[in-house]
This record gives sequence, C-alpha cells and structure tokens, in this order.
Amino acid sequence: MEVKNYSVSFGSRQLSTNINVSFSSNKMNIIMGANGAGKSTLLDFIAGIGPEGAVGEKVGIPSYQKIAYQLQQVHFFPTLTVAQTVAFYSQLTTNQSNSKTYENAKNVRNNLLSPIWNTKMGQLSGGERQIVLTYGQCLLDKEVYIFDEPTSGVDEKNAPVVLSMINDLVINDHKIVIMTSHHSDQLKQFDLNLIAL
Ligand SMILES: Nc1ncnc2c1ncn2[C@@H]1O[C@H](COP(=O)(O)OP(=O)(O)OP(=O)(O)O)[C@@H](O)[C@H]1O
Repeated sequence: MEVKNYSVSFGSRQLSTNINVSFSSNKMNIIMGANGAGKSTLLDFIAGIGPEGAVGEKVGIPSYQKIAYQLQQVHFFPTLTVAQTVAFYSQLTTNQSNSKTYENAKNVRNNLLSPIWNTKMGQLSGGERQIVLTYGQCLLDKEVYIFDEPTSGVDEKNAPVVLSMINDLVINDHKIVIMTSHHSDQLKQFDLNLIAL
C-alpha cells in the first residue's frame, strides 16, 4: 500500500509537498512528527474523508468501507454503558469468532474493561474512553485499521496492553495498521515501519 506525490495546502499555506509513503503489511506503520506536521491530515486522505484539495495517488488502498478509522477526537454516546458500546461495535462485524485478535483482545476486556463494564461512557476518564473505543475498533472486520494517537491519555501501565492489541491485528490477522504517535518510548518493543513527517 502506498501514497505517492501527496500534497495539500490550506489557502496560501503549503502543508505537505510531494510526499511518498509506503506501508508495510507485516509491521505496524507509525507516523511520527511535530504538532501540525500533517499526520492526521494524511490519515484523512488515506481514509478517503479529505482534506479538500489534497492530491496524490493511492496505490492498493481499499475503499473507505474497508477501513476502520479511529479519529484523534474521541466520539461516543455518553449515555451508553461500556457494555452497550462494545455490543454496538460487535453488531458491526460478523466474523469475530474467526479472529485471533478478538481472542487476544479478551485480555483487554477482562483486565481493563471489566471494572468499568457497567459505567456510562460519559462518566469515564479520557484514557478509559480511549481504551474502550480502541477495543471496539479492533473488533471490526476491516482490511486497514487507522488509529490517530490511540494511547493519548492512556497511562503507562495500560498503553502497552492497548498497543499489543493493535499489534495483534498485524501479527495474527495480517491486517494493515497505520497509527500516529508522539510516544516512541511506548513502541520500542514492537517491530515497526517508522514514517517521519
Ligand atoms: N481544514 C483545514 N483548514 C486549515 N488548516 C487546516 C485544516 N486541516 C488541518 N489544518 C492545519 O494543518 C496542520 C496539520 O494538521 P494535522 O491535524 O494534520 O496535524 P498533526 O500532525 O496531526 O498534529 P498533532 O500532532 O498536533 O495532532 C495544522 O496546522 C492544522 O491547523
């Protein structure tokens, strides 16, 4: 999967110029760069939701229906409990029983989610919400998974658990994972394709 000659500008500001990126299918792809470097904007382009005026060639990138995209701003229904939110994600997929990641994600469900299972999403901390929504994304059956800073707000004990669940998508289910992060220290234990913007 590749993006070739990607460029985007906003008014007179040229944000990205002729960027070429190749994505690995057997390692997590980690996009790193300073605040405002254009990481989320590139993710939007890959996911097929913008930004307006961006140009570039997409090679081997599936249609948006086959892409799971967890945005940086967490979106959730505040009155649903964690259990109801997970059930909501589960209804969006069909083959969980075949997914090795789903089996491994039970670790997250049993250890991280069980204490908050009956809590409403609106009452969770920011990091807890992030964990629930990342878990939900991993339940979906897609070809490509995009996570924009999935460990933002997640503490140093839980972040490796969440990252292992995401890495399982690559290792066990042979999915393509693209992720942004500002935390290179959290990623040391994984085999990565690092992309600097
Ligand atoms: N629709 C838009 N109109 C104008 N400027 C925009 C628009 N979308 C993004 N930008 C600008 O483009 C720049 C890159 O934004 P982007 O969200 O991609 O950064 P980022 O690398 O993900 O940053 P961070 O690490 O802070 O999340 C920012 O300066 C942002 O203000």
